[in-house]
Amino acid sequence: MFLVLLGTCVVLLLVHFILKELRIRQKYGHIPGPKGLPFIGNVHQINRLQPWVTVSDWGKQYGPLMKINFLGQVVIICNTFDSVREMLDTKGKDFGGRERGFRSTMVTKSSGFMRMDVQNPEWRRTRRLLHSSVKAFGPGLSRIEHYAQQMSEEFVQTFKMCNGEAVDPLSTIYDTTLGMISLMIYGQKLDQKSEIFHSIKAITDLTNESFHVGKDGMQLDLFPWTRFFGNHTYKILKIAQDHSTKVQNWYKTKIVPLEDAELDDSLGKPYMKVIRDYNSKCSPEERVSEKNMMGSGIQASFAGVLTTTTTLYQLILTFLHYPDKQKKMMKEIDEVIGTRLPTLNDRTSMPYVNAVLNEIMRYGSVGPLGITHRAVVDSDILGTKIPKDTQIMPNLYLVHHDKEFFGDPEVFRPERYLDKNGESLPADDAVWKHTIPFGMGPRICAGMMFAQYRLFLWTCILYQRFDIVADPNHPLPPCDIKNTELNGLSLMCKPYKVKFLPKA
Ligand code: HEM
Repeated sequence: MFLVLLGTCVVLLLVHFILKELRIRQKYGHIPGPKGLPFIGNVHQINRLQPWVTVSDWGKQYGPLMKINFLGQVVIICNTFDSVREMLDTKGKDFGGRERGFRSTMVTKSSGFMRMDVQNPEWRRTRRLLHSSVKAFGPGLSRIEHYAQQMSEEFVQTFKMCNGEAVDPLSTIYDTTLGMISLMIYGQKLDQKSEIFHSIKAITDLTNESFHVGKDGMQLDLFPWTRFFGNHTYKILKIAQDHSTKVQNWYKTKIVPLEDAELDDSLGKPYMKVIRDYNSKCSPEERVSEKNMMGSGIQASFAGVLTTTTTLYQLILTFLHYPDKQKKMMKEIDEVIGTRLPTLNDRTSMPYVNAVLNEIMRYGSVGPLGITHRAVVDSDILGTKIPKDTQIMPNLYLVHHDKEFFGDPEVFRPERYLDKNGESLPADDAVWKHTIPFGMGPRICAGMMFAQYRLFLWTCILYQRFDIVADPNHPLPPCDIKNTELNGLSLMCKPYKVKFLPKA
């Protein structure tokens, strides 16, 4: 009897996989891609720590559009600037959905704007409200400037206290970045030792870990029943959910009464308060639900912490490998800012710092494959049909490392954004258009300006206050992207230790 049952299960499974295989051929047979094995597809061929390297090697071979099969889940990758632009920008609405995997459903509890499709009016609302909270114009500029200056004191003090000992700056940068995002979202400067700071950090870390290609998250998406058999990703996402509930309760019981009573609005409002004020004025149908409000806050925090942290962490390491570029930047900081605090107005007279920040985002490409989108209608890219509900990704790494366009993409060379007089190239120059670390089109990063401005101020303050030097006892890892690894959703260079020597 047992053998009959087992045999029936095996046959049913085989039929299931064969039908799936036939469906894939029917839907995606016209799109090229690497040959994989029956049923498992290409999953065994992908470098788990550097998936973008494998994907990009294939991309060079298969051209603008290719398919990859992960255990029966097909993902289309756009490998050239033209196909990426069509996916994200010109046909951004057709491809403006998000994937609906088990993991992302768990992470988002089906709420928040990162989860919603572009057609959803609540997506538009929550994004617009986020913009008005982290806006980079008018009073919004002063708000970013004020908080970035205030928070920079945290890392300045921490590095000073190291007394010239070599340290790994990662956790200091991370905590400062998280602290500032919390200020922008909840209006509170959190004590780094507090339980709530720990919870927000845990949500970020665990969510990020759940997307690690080397772990068992993909199995959870494809076979959700594995959660009953000890799936590790499921366990950590449950813990992240508990932390989300804690953040939600903290916000309701501790922050809302404070906001209602005494929150200082002179610099503009934190994101949560912007949504609450909006809700209090609009009709019930137009309100942002509480679930979406909390989800959007947590997602903005998640999206803004890792990307900014890894960019700054990568920049410090890269400069030590390119000391002449570091020297050039410090000279500009010295000449334009001197010892006063930098302001955002300084950006216009600091073309080299701006070039450095764009170059590190191109060179480091922290989100090499962006965030997965989903086709919300039947559409096409460069004439190739893409059926509705297809998952699709932009290969930002390959766009940023296109040899034909950049010439020497593996070299860190901020000068590529400058003319022969050292001034920024005009805004319509092709080199700017090909630098798209924040994506493009309707789903472009919602915190782009905020991220750029904060990175500008922190880079200036860091190199104005410190000589950052290598320590012979701690040899530096290489800084090139081929030596970085995907840490969840973003790239992270190998750990290193450096000395922060305060300037006189
Ligand atoms: C160096 C810093 C950053 C980089 C490189 C970066 C990059 C990106 C990229 C590539 C996307 C995906 C766009 C797409 O789906 O096509 C994205 C989305 C997003 N980013 Fe950023 N980001 C950065 C900082 C931030 C910050 C500081 C915030 C928060 C204020 C933020 C909030 C978001 C949000 C909310 C989304 C999702 C938008 C949506 O789904 O509609 N990001 N980011």
